Amino acid sequence: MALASGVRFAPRALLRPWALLRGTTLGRTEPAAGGGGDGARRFGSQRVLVEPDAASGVAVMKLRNPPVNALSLELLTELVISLEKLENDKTFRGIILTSDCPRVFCAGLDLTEICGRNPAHCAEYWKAMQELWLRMYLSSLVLVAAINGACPAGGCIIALSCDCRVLADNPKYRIGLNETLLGIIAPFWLKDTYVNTIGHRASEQALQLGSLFPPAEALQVGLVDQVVPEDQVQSTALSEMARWLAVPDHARQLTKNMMRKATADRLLRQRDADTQNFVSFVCRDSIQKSLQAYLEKLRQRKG
Ligand SMILES: CC/C=C\CCC/C=C/C(=O)SCCNC(=O)CCNC(=O)[C@H](O)C(C)(C)COP(=O)(O)OP(=O)(O)OC[C@H]1O[C@@H](n2cnc3c(N)ncnc32)[C@H](O)[C@@H]1OP(=O)(O)O
Repeated sequence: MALASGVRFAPRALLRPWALLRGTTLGRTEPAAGGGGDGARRFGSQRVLVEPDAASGVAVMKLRNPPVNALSLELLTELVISLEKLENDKTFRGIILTSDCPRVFCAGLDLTEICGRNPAHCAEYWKAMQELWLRMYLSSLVLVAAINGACPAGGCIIALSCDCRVLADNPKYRIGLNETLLGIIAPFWLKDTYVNTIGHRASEQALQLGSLFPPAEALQVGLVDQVVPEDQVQSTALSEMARWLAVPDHARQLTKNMMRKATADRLLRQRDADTQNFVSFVCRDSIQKSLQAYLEKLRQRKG
């Protein structure tokens, strides 16, 4: 990921994402509806749809892992690859990240990836989660989250790693880190990201209580930058993108790096320890029981 100045700031020692890939259909390119030239061609994978607009230098990236865009290992991997592809293409300066699933932006970690799985799988999964966060948080591109649905926990991680967040004004679309309500704990790098966004006291309260904020409260606490009617989320995200792209890339990128590097470096320094910590925590019998119970509750809630 090169900056306009030639500086590279994305962590180079990250996982090679394709090593994680299983049964995906990456690299597929197809013409968008009504599309013609390069700027109108879609590409992506099974779970990530990319609609690039070469003329504006902006790509819309849609999560499509129905029913709730849970962050499966495959989705995490495909997101990293799509992001890397856009970053390596000098045409693009910004990405709008949104959901292709109705009513849900992203339901967070795919609990089936950490319930009843062996430690090796949990470790592989957590490394992929770290990888996505690092890539997004340090991306040289402008990332705008167009949050068109519920955005709990890991969904909020994705949104927080963007530069700007636009949330649809629907009381069901709550956003926040509700980990404590599942009996689990946000890792330090996620806590740091929360503190960087909404401040220490608000984070302390929200993290302990596992608060999921409805739109007006999310705006008030600073978790999102704009709350707009649902049908205006995309257009508002585009206006926000234009505002961010009006700044010269090199100055904005170096400033972003200055603001975020210390937080990312903290994880990079202790990535293995963080993985071990995650694995030993989620593999405990008591944590497995609470996760199973939570998943069961979600399943029974239906209908
Ligand atoms: C040491 C460090 C430890 C941990 C740090 C971890 C940091 C991050 C943690 C997380 O992200 S944990 C996940 C937290 N996520 C949630 O709590 C959200 C749970 N889901 C919901 O609240 C709702 O599903 C919803 C997102 C609001 C959508 O509601 P809706 O009514 O539209 O769908 P429904 O609830 O009927 O769900 C459909 C279907 O999807 C399954 N589901 C939902 N969420 C998840 C999930 N996170 N993982 C796996 N599966 C999920 C749900 O069970 C239903 O399945 P079914 O069709 O088989 O019944």
